[in-house]
Amino acid sequence: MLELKGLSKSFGGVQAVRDVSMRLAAGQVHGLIGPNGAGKSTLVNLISGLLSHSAGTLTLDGRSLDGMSAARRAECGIARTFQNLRVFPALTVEQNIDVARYTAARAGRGADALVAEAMVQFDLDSRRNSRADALAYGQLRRLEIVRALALAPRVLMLDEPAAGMNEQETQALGRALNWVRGQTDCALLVIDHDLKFIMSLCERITVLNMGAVIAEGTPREVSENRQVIDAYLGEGNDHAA
Ligand SMILES: Nc1ncnc2c1ncn2[C@@H]1O[C@H](COP(=O)(O)OP(=O)(O)OP(=O)(O)O)[C@@H](O)[C@H]1O
Repeated sequence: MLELKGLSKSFGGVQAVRDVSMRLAAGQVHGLIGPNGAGKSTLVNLISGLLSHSAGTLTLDGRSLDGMSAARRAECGIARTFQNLRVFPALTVEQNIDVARYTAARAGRGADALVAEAMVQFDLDSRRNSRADALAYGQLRRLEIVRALALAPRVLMLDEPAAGMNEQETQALGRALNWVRGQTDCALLVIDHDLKFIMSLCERITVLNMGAVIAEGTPREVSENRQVIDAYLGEGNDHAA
């Protein structure tokens, strides 16, 4: 459904994304991993339209997204969360979610039933009237995900959703994301450095290094790939097997 062909992006002399081709399929959870500076967040910014690519093409269900603004892509159902949280601090949980509801409604879509249940699954139900700036860090991360779900997304990209979470919170997040997988047919793209989390959640994984794809496959295939071990996993990594 979402297809990237030969996508590239340079910042001055730094080629952050090089000739990346990949497909995100409906109903599939796809992991994106790689060392710091590999180009993961830049790729998400290119897909969501915060950055424009310097070469390549991007299509959603065969329709070109090239040159389309980030706002228009959101209306088309491309949703994302940010590595550095971007909620509206002075708005309540419910009001933050309403912002996305409004965008979805403008595009003739809605996800009210999904969001109502997501509030429970992501353990935010009791905080719906709290201002975002009163929430704990893990709750803010979960709010970003529920807000993205309110877009009724076709593609949902999560940039380091488990960052800063303890193991218990990470496990709860994994369960909630598995619930999302069962409820929607959106394509999920998940970036994270917690390999245990990624390997257990994702059906397919793409590995970036220095802006380029060095491997793509099942968690087992990528964890056994020599180039991936050399560039990222290292020998004796607990999550490699
Ligand atoms: N706005 C920008 N201007 C200049 N260089 C940038 C910009 N954004 C990213 N870069 C560079 O592009 C490269 C890829 O960065 P990016 O943030 O996409 O990597 P990443 O894989 O998400 O890293 P991390 O795991 O640390 O978040 C890096 O060399 C980074 O310094």
